[in-house]
Amino acid sequence: MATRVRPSSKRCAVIGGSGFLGRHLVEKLLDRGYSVSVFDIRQSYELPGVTFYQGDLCDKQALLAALKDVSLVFHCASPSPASDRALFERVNIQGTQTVIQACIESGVQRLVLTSSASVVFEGTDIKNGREDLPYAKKPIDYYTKTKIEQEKLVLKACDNQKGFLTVAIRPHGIFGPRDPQLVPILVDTARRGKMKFIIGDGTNLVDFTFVENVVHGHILAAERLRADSPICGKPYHITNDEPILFWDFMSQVLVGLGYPPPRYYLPYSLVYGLALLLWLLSVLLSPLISFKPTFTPMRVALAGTHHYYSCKRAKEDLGYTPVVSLKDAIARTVESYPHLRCEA
Ligand SMILES: NC(=O)C1=CN([C@@H]2O[C@H](COP(=O)(O)OP(=O)(O)OC[C@H]3O[C@@H](n4cnc5c(N)ncnc54)[C@H](O)[C@@H]3O)[C@@H](O)[C@H]2O)C=CC1
Ligand SMILES: CC(C)CCC[C@@H](C)[C@H]1CC[C@H]2C3=C(CC[C@]12C)[C@@]1(C)CCC(=O)C[C@@H]1CC3
Repeated sequence: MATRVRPSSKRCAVIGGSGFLGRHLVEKLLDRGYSVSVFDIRQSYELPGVTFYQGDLCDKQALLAALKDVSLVFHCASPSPASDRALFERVNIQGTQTVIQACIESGVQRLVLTSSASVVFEGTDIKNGREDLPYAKKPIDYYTKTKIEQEKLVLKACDNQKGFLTVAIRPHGIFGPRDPQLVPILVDTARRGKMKFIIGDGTNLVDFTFVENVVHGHILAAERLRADSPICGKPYHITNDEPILFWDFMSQVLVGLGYPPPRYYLPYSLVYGLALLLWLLSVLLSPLISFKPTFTPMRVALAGTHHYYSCKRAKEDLGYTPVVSLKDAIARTVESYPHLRCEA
C-alpha cells in the first residue's frame, strides 16, 4: 500500500509572496528556517531558498503544483486597491474558494489568511474595537466587501476532524520599507501641494502597523495553529498597539522626508461631501475622460474618523506583542525612502 508522505512542517507557501507584506513574510520565514514556495501572478525578486510559481490563484491546477508537499499556507494576495468590483470579487471571493479547495486536495494542514481590520469599519468611529464587532453591513468599498466574504470563507473552512485548520489575521494600516501605497501616496499628494489640510479637528486616533509586526503576528498564528487550539477558525487583530493621531502620523512621515506638515483645518463633512461629488463625477464622466481623485470618500473616511483596534485577543491567545515600536518603525520607514525626500 502506498503511504502518503507527511509534508514537512517547515515547508510553506506564501500566496501573494511577491507583494509588500508577502515579501517581508517570506524573508522572516527564511530566517526562521522554513523553505518557502511563493505563488504570485508576478515575480518581483529572487532569493536563495525561495521557489517561485507564477500563476493566478483562481487557477486550481497552477496552485496544486505550488502546494505539493506543503503543510502550511499563508494567503496574502489581493488585487491592488484601485481595482474594480469584478476583479475584487474574482480574486478575493472565487479565488479564495479555489485556494481552500487546492489546500484541501493537496493535504495542506494549516491556512493563515491576511484579512483586514477594515472588515468591521463602516466609515464611523471605532475605538479599541474587538474581534466580536459585527462585520460591516455597509462596507466602505468593494475591496472591504470582498475581504469580508473572503474571511468568512476561510474561517468557515476550519475543520478539526479533517485536520484542516484556519485562522485570519486582521492588520490595520500596514506601513514600512517597500510599501507601494501609504508613503508614496502621501508624498505624491504633498508634491502636488495638496497636503496642506487637516480633515476634521485632527483629534482622531488610528492604528498604523509596522510590517514586521504584521509578519510576527502571522508567524505566531501559524505556529500555534494546532488541532483543538482555541485559535482555530478565529480572526485576530494585529496592530502596533499604539494608536496615534492620524494627522500626527502623517506629519511625522512628511517632516521626516523634508515636507511641511498639514496646518489648515477643513470640516470633515465638507471634505467628505466634496469627495463624494468628485467620485460621482469621475464615474459619470468615465466614458469621456478618466481621472482618479486623490481624496476619495474612502480615504477621507479613514483620515477623519477614529479607527483603532484592541490586540487583547492576540496577546492572550498568540502571545503577541509588537516587536518594533511606532517611533522606531516611523524612523526606519522614513530612512528607507531616500528617493522620496523633498528636493527643495
Ligand atoms: N496594505 C495595507 O495597509 C493592508 C493590507 N491588508 C491585506 O494584506 C495583504 C497584502 O497586502 P499588500 O502586501 O499591501 O498588497 P500588495 O499589492 O503589495 O501584494 C499583493 C500581492 O498579491 C498578488 N496578487 C494579486 N492578484 C493575484 C492573483 N490573482 N493571483 C496571484 N497573486 C495575486 C499581487 O501580484 C501582489 O504581489 C492583502 O490581502 C491586503 O488585503 C490588510 C490590511 C491593511
Ligand atoms: C491623501 C491623504 C488624505 C491620505 C494618504 C494616506 C492613505 C493613502 C493611507 C492612510 C490610511 C491607509 C489605509 C489603507 C490604504 C492607505 C491609506 C488609505 C487601507 C485601506 C489598505 C487596505 C486595508 O485593508 C485597510 C487600510 C486602512 C488604512
